Amino acid sequence: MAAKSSLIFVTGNANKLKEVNAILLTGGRPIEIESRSLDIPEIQGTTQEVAIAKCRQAAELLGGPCITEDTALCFEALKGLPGPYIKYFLADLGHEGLNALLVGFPTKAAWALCTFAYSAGPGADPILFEGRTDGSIVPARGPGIFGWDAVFEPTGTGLTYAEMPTDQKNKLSHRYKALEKLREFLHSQD
Ligand SMILES: O=c1[nH]c(=O)c2ncn([C@@H]3O[C@H](COP(=O)(O)OP(=O)(O)OP(=O)(O)O)[C@@H](O)[C@H]3O)c2[nH]1
Ligand SMILES: [Mg+2]
Repeated sequence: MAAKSSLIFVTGNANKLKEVNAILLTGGRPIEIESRSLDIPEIQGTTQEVAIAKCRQAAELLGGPCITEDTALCFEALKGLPGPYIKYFLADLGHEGLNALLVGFPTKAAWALCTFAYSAGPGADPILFEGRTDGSIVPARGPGIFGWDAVFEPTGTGLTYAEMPTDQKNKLSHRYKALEKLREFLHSQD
C-alpha cells in the first residue's frame, strides 16, 4: 500500500490546484492534499522572497502546516522579468502584449519557474522546492484555458503547454519538477 499524507495547499488558483492534484495523486507514492483559498498579499522581491513571505503568512492564518506555490515566467531578453510579476503583466497585456514585449530582441527564450514552499506551522522557516522548464515565447496557440499556457513552448516539444494533452504537460512542466522534489521531501518526513 502506497504511503499517504495529507496537507493543506493554500491557493486561489483553480487551475494550479487541478494540476497539483493530478501530479501528486499519480506515481508510486501518491500524496493527498486539501486546499484552502485564502487571499494572501504577495510582496515584491525575488521568486524566493515572494514564496517565503507568502507561505509564512499562510501558515500564520491557518495556524498549522501548509504549502503554497508561486509561478514566475521569465524572459531571457528581459533578464528574467516579468518573473514573479507575470500575473499582472498577463492580466494587463494579454498574450499579444507578452509577445510584443520581445519585439526587437533577438531571443524569445524564456523559462517557467515554479516555487513550492512548505511551512511546518506558524513561526517555522518555509522550505522551498523549485522546478524550471525552459522554452520560448510564441504567438498564442491552443486553448486559452490557463494563464500564459498558449504562449509558452517548452524546448524540443513543438507544442505550447496549451496544445499538449494534460498528462504531457504534467510530465515536463515547471510544476511537475518542483512537485517531485516536494514529494521526496514529504516522504522523507513519514
Ligand atoms: O499558463 C499558465 N500555466 C501555468 O502552469 C501557470 N501557473 C501559474 N500561472 C499563472 O501565472 C501567474 C502566477 O501568479 P501566482 O503564482 O501568484 O498565482 P495565483 O495568484 O493565480 O495563485 P495563488 O498565488 O493563490 O496560488 C498567474 O496569473 C497564474 O494564473 C500559469 N499560467
Ligand atoms: Mg498569487
